[in-house]
Amino acid sequence: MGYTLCVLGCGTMGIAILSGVVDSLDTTSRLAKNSGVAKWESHTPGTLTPIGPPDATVPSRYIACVSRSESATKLRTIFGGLGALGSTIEVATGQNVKSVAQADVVLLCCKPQLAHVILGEPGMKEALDGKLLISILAGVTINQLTGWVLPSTKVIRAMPNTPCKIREGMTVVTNMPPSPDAETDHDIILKIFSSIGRCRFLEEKHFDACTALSGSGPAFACIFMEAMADGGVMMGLPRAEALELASQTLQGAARMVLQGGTHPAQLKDAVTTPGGCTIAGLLAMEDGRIRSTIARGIQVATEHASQLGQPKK
Ligand SMILES: NC(=O)C1=CN([C@@H]2O[C@H](COP(=O)(O)OP(=O)(O)OC[C@H]3O[C@@H](n4cnc5c(N)ncnc54)[C@H](OP(=O)(O)O)[C@@H]3O)[C@@H](O)[C@H]2O)C=CC1
Ligand SMILES: O=C(O)[C@@H]1CCC=N1
Repeated sequence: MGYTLCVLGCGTMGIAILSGVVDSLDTTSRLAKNSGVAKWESHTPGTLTPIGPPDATVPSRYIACVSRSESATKLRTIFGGLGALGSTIEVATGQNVKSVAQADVVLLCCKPQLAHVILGEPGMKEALDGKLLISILAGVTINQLTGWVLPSTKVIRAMPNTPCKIREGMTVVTNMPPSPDAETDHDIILKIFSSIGRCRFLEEKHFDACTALSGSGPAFACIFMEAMADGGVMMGLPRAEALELASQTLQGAARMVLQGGTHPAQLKDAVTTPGGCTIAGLLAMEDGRIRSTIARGIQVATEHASQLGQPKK
């Protein structure tokens, strides 16, 4: 058997992460089955259960905690009761402590300002005793989190982003705290976040910048994408096609950087024919201070992220 994963505060990000993890495990099981590697066996139509050595670093049970019954209904609709390999995603309202007590790993995905309230619920410290607590909260430091739990709780921070939902996420994770389980915990974290995109370990001092760059980044990228499409529409392109061209172009450029190791400046120069239309467009954008506007946006978002865990003045 694998472990029980509790998503404490299962909203936009909790859903994105759970969806990605469940999808990745379903795909793994299907691939293993289809490739003849008898790693998983089907017992009931539509469900797969692992055979062979169990993997303790992969979740086999999920509990999603929310506060409102409307949110619970929404989660039940999204996940349809079935998780990867036939396991169920249980949805709980008003049962945070009980859910955490049943879990091995807890993914804290509530709003930053609610963390101390939820972690301060009577019995929560004990429920988290000895467990791995992964917080994705912007601006809430490990120092703050460790102050709200027992010393035995292993606290780490992760900063994922919404594309985790389609397994194209970028997650930055802090290094493991020293503990006898550090190696297993490292495996657990790597399996969760690398199954739903890229995962990189970085020191906590970089977290506010990561929050702005990759955490908020999908919003910034979408603004740029929308603006590109607007330009196309201005010049007569139908809206749907303009958006398709803009999004596929951004994806293509990003993949050339990520997969081909091409530097963005090299990629830009290769497109820019002397005296051509690209340099004409680039100069018009530079006149609008496009680069410093975007870079300053990341700076401001970083500074704002650093304040999100602080009490409101
Ligand atoms: N959105 C993003 O792109 C990113 C967000 N983050 C961080 O992730 C965290 C969550 O953000 P996001 O998913 O957008 O927020 P949401 O508001 O979508 O989700 C928060 C969840 O917490 C639940 N919740 C509220 N109160 C309680 C409670 N007392 N007990 C249990 N659950 C509760 C809410 O349930 P209900 O609706 O029932 O109240 C909701 O499901 C934030 O800390 C943010 O900084 C990090 C990276 C990216
Ligand atoms: O806007 C926010 O505060 C959160 C953190 C990163 C993305 N969304």
